[in-house]
Amino acid sequence: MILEVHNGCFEYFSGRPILKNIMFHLDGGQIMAVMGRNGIGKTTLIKCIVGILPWNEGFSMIEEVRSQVNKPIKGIGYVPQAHKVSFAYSVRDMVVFGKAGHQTYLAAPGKNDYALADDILDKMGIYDLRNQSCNELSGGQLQLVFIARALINSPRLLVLDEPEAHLDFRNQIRLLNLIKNVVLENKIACIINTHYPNHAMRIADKCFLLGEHDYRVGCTAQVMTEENIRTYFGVHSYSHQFQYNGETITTFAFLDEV
Ligand SMILES: Nc1ncnc2c1ncn2[C@@H]1O[C@H](COP(=O)(O)OP(=O)(O)OP(=O)(O)O)[C@@H](O)[C@H]1O
Repeated sequence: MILEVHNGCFEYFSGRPILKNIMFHLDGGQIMAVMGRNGIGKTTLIKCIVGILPWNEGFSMIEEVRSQVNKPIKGIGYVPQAHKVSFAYSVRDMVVFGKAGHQTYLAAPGKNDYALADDILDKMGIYDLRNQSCNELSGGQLQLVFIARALINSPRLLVLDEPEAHLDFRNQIRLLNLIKNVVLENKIACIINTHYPNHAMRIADKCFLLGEHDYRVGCTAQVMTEENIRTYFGVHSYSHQFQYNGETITTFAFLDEV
């Protein structure tokens, strides 16, 4: 087991709980999609898991190590929601400086670090951007660079907050395939916060559906259903299955508000 969350409870303001009695676990090689309405608490859940926010009750353990606030656990690669900020670094430097131990100018990265960064950038299809300044990138390109930066440390738990938000269709599919491959090849665990049920169906083994009063967690196909979309999002939907490359693909069409 890579991640365990045991009885996690969190509130920003006393008496207004956002997360109640959260329990789940993730094994190596598994991806879990976190879904729910805007403002329901998905980012808060992720921040509690990685130790940016303190659980009020309960705890999360990553490979047997209990997370503590302000004490980053080795082995987590966390990529927050994309914000367009100014970085004077080149793409390669941005990725390489993400490597633990190279965050200061005193610990200059070596040839091997740059070779690793190039390899990751190549796998992500953004090798051609390597010498470009991060200031010159689009929001989607910058998001991919941040994911490359998280991967350079070979995390055991990769946590991605809406990684596909700014990507075009091609890059969305490319990113989903990359996440799936990285997770399976390295037997790591991954949490992806997404607003796309089709993406959850495509790559996630588990789905965590967060509601106002409760949550559902389990096998994606059992959690991501028309009924749960109606209950947790207030939307009528229609799901359709077809075969592609020997795989059963499920897609949802969203019809109307309840
Ligand atoms: N630092 C904070 N202090 C107080 N309340 C906060 C804070 N951050 C978030 N909230 C509130 O907590 C709730 C959950 O926010 P969160 O960002 O976790 O939602 P989310 O499900 O990730 O939303 P979205 O899908 O829109 O990104 C919201 O009502 C939000 O306003």
